[in-house]
Amino acid sequence: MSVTKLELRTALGPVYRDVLPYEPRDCTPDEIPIIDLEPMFSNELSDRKKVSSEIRAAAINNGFFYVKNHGISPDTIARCKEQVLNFMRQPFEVKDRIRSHKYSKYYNGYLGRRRAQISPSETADVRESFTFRYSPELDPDHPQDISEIPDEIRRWIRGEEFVWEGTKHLPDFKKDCVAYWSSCLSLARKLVKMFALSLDLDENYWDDKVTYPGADGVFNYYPTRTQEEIEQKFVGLGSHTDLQLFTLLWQDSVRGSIQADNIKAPPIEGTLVVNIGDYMMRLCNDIYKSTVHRVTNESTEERVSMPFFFGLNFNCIESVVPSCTSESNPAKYEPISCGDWCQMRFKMENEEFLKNEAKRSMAPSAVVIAA
Ligand SMILES: O=C(O)CCC(=O)C(=O)O
Ligand SMILES: [Fe+2]
Repeated sequence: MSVTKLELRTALGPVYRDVLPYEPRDCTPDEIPIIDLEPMFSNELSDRKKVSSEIRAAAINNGFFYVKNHGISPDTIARCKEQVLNFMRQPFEVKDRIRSHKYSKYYNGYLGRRRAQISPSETADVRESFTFRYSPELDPDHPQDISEIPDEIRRWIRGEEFVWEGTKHLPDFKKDCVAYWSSCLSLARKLVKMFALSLDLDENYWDDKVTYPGADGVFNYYPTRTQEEIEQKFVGLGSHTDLQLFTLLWQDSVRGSIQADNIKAPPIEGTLVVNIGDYMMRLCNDIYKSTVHRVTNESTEERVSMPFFFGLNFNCIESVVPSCTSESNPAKYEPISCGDWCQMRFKMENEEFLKNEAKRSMAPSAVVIAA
């Protein structure tokens, strides 16, 4: 079968992935399984190993799976989603008071409609987003003031206060957003142990590397597309892979779900989607897959999704894990820190967008010729 070649960004320049050309269809349980996390909370190692072996199979196969019994309360999710709508339904000029391009050093804050383009081979993204990144004082497992953080780690802390300052007028906004984010962070710290087990590593292999981790809370809002955007085939969020170890994703029950390659992962009540990121793929010597995915809202309703991107402490320089190499299959990658890995790609994506925007504004139709 012929395939479509897709250009994707990575921290080290473009890579090309083959994507099957057929129209997307819903996944089967073999392709994207539902993994029950109940045994992850058990004291029996054999129970936890059951979860880790299911994770291994899914991570090797498509790099996507659902989790149920994950422990995040439906109430926490519902409140957070409500706050996303409260924020996003405000006038553009209010949202722009925390505009990422203007106020953020580290890609926090608000990105407006068509103000970013994640895929160089597709359109700008119709998606709007709100991002906040790890701050030690919000950590549910060991809250700390930033001044208590060792220097070499402190310079990698990416949280910024302006996102909360600029949303103070929305009652309980910070509280409800942080409650969801905190639940994701605690869950991710448990899941990373399952990932370690799944790779025949000690369950605690990464524990001291997720004390001040990559933990980006992003709220995506996909308005319905305009007629013009539909005709010009605008994407909600273009084809990309996620960056860090893995992503936890809550998605709305609106048509136009996330598509992994050309398989749709439709929303399933009570579950989150988990998918592998590029940094994990690299640490696993490519055994686990960070699968290309994209989203377009094809419904007549607005769509919300709430991904949480989880990685190692940004100062940790990690090599390919020993259990994924052998004499005949040596490490394919040099050690790199999770922070550098993320920073390089964010920077590239952002600079490219702003450069292209500058070019567009200098396009002939916009040039005023002196009379
Ligand atoms: O909206 C979704 O379902 C997925 C979002 C996503 O892939 C991302 O934010 O990286
Ligand atoms: Fe993604």
